Amino acid sequence: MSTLGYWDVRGLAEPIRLLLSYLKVQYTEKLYQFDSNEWIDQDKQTLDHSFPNLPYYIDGDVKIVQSTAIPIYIIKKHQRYDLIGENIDGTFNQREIKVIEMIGVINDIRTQIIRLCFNPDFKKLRENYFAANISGLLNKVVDFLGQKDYLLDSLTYADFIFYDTIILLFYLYPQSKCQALIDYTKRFENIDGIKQYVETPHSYDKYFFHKIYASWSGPNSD
Ligand SMILES: N[C@@H](CCC(=O)N[C@@H](CS)C(=O)NCC(=O)O)C(=O)O
Repeated sequence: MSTLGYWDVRGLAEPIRLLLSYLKVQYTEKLYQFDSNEWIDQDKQTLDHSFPNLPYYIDGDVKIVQSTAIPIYIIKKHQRYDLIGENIDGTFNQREIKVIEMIGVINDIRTQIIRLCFNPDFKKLRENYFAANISGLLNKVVDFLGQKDYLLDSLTYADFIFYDTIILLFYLYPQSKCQALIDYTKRFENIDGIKQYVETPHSYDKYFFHKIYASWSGPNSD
C-alpha cells in the first residue's frame, strides 16, 4: 500500500488526499506532529528521498516529493489522464496546457495565503491583505468559472487545489463567500469519493492557523 507523508494538517497534502479519495486509492498516512521534530530527527535523514520534504509519497520503489509532482504520478498511474488534460497517446493537447496554466493560477492564490499565514505580523496584516493581494485574482477566477461546473470543461486536478483553497479562504476571510463559490464547493463535495472523504472525520485539523498562532482561534477572535 502506498504512503503519503505530511504534517498532521491540511496544508499542501490536502488536494492530494482529496485526489486519492476520489480515485479510491487505498493508502496509509504518515502524519507528523506539527509541533514535534520527528520528521527532522528521523525520517528526513533515513527515507532516502533525493530532496527530502513534506509532502512525500512512497509507492513501492517509487519515492516522490513535491506537491506538484505527486498528483501527476498518481493520476498517470491510475490512467486518469483526463484529470490533467493529457492525450493517452502522449500527443500534444491544448487542454493539457490549459490545466497546467489553471493549476498555476490557483497556486498563485494559495501562495498569497501562505505568505500571509507565515508572516509574523499575521494578525496585523490579515485585515487588509485580502483586498490588497487576493480578491483581484480570485474575482478573475470566479468570472472564468462563470456558469461552468468546474474550472475547465470537466473535472481536472486544478479543481482539487481550487476547492481546498476556497475552504481555506472561507475560513480566513468569510467575506470571500459568494454564491458561485459556495455552489462550486457543494458540487465538488458531492462527487463520489470526495463525498465520503469530507464526511469522514480526520485526525488532522481542518485549519492549521492555531498551530502557528497559538492565540488565534478564528477570524472573529482578533
Ligand atoms: N515545493 C514544496 C514545498 C514543500 C514545503 O514547503 N513543505 C513544508 C510544509 S508545507 C515543510 O515543512 N517541509 C518539511 C521540511 O522542510 O523539512 C512542495 O510543493 O511540496
